[in-house]
Amino acid sequence: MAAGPAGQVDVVVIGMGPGGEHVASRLAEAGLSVVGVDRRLVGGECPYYGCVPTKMMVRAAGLLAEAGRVPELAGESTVRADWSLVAKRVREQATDDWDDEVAVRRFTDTGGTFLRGEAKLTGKNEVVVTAADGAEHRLSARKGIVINTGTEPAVPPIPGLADTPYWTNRDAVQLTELPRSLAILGGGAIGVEFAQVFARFGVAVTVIEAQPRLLALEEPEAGALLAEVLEAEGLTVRVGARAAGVSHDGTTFTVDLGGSTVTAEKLLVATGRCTELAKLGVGAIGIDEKARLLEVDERLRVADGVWAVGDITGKGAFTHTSMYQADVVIADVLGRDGPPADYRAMPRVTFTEPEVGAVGLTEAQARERGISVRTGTTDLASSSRGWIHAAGNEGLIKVVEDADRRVLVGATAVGPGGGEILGALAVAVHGEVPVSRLTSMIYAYPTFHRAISSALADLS
Ligand SMILES: Cc1cc2nc3c(=O)[nH]c(=O)nc-3n(C[C@H](O)[C@H](O)[C@H](O)COP(=O)(O)OP(=O)(O)OC[C@H]3O[C@@H](n4cnc5c(N)ncnc54)[C@H](O)[C@@H]3O)c2cc1C
Ligand SMILES: NC(=O)c1ccc[n+]([C@@H]2O[C@H](COP(=O)([O-])OP(=O)(O)OC[C@H]3O[C@@H](n4cnc5c(N)ncnc54)[C@H](O)[C@@H]3O)[C@@H](O)[C@H]2O)c1
Repeated sequence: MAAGPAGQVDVVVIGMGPGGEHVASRLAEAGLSVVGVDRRLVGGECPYYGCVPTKMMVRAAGLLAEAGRVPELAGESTVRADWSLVAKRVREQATDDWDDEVAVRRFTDTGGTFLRGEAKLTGKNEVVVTAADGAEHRLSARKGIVINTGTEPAVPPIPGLADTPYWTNRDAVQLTELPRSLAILGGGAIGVEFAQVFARFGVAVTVIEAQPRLLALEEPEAGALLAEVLEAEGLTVRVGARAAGVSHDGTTFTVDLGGSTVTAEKLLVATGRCTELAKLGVGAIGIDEKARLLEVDERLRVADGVWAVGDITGKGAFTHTSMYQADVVIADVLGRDGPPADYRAMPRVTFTEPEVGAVGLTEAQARERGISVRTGTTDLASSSRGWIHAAGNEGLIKVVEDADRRVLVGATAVGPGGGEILGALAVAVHGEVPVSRLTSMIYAYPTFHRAISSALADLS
């Protein structure tokens, strides 16, 4: 291997998620000797168990829903859902049957060296990689180490749960046959995306969310509207419901909500993510092993010669965060000038229908920061385009203004193409475009994004 007998290299990248692979590949292309390490699959959670397979599922489920609207607007339709097509596409196109041969080659073709195994920090700039067969590789990194170890599904300590055959996202993306009924613990992004997909394929789905609303971190209006649409589609949504116990009798799960129960054939746990910093050996570089996340500065530095990117930095558990941070790290390692990391206009999109797009601060977050806030909201269904669109037109746009600076600090777009409408709002927040300029621009008629002007007109 390129690391040589002494295991001396320029850079070791631990974890080849989206950001880690990007850093490792670009640094190798720049001529550095780079070893990328992953204990699972090169590419990380996103292509194999996250974004890509789930968005293929969302696309298929969306087609079913749209076909179901034909009788209301265009004639007759008869649709027979067939999950095997989705499972086949996920297996063959998204994940290569959960095989990363192509991804490994994509990296090694840049000149990097790949090691499959569990990496552990053993000292400043030192890493030990243990392969599945127990073989150990000791590496020493002259320039530094980049940590991109991501997250694992978090399983809450609910009495009984650990002894049941519950699923996480990693099981759910590999399904070849669907259950008759499914309970989902957690109404965050993972929970609601899977919930709508499976329900549209005929599964009786119950979402159990401990917080008072779905997508608890987003604007309350977004979670409330989403719950309304899901319930109208036949799902059961239990918000403010904390599981007191879970049991499985061999065929059925029972979730005890303290006063009522939910039963289902299968249970999907989607209650957030956790990190494994102690296992990674961060104590060896002076970091508290009980920490949940790695504190990073604006260049993603954790310590001298150590950088981190991705979910583990706690700046937004999204592929685009990981890739964005990777570019900052690449510049820093190569000693190039570049802007520091800036998360003011962090976009996020939950791919339900209605799609929930948001950027920057919510109203509550802006108020917590002491910003003098004005908000404006508009109903997308009653916009010209929403009214024309009819079936499936539920949505809203909400903007959050810093009233002193007269710029938007956050915005939410829920509805058909909510994540695409978000593009314009993200530019406004990122570019700190004065609201007076946004209100004087021309919005094409009849688009969904034209409703942004109504939300701005509502600012008060
Ligand atoms: C169901 C689901 C849907 C999602 N949908 C979206 C979406 O639509 N859009 C979006 O932007 N984001 C989405 N995400 C989030 C997205 O997958 C992550 O934010 C993204 O993968 C970036 O993570 P990361 O770069 O931190 O690393 P990860 O992708 O988590 O990869 C980390 C890698 O590190 C490896 N590793 C960990 N510890 C070690 C070790 N000690 N030694 C060696 N290797 C190690 C792991 O094997 C893994 O390959 C979704 C996530 C899930 C679960
Ligand atoms: N479209 C996307 O970009 C996308 C899609 C999926 C996931 N992701 C990323 O993955 C991360 C993890 O997703 P997630 O949905 O697992 O986490 P999350 O933190 O977004 O949501 C988890 C939810 O589970 C609830 N919960 C926790 N314990 C519970 C309990 N015991 N009973 C009932 N509810 C409980 C929480 O209140 C929370 O609302 C997200 O933060 C997101 O960044 C992104």
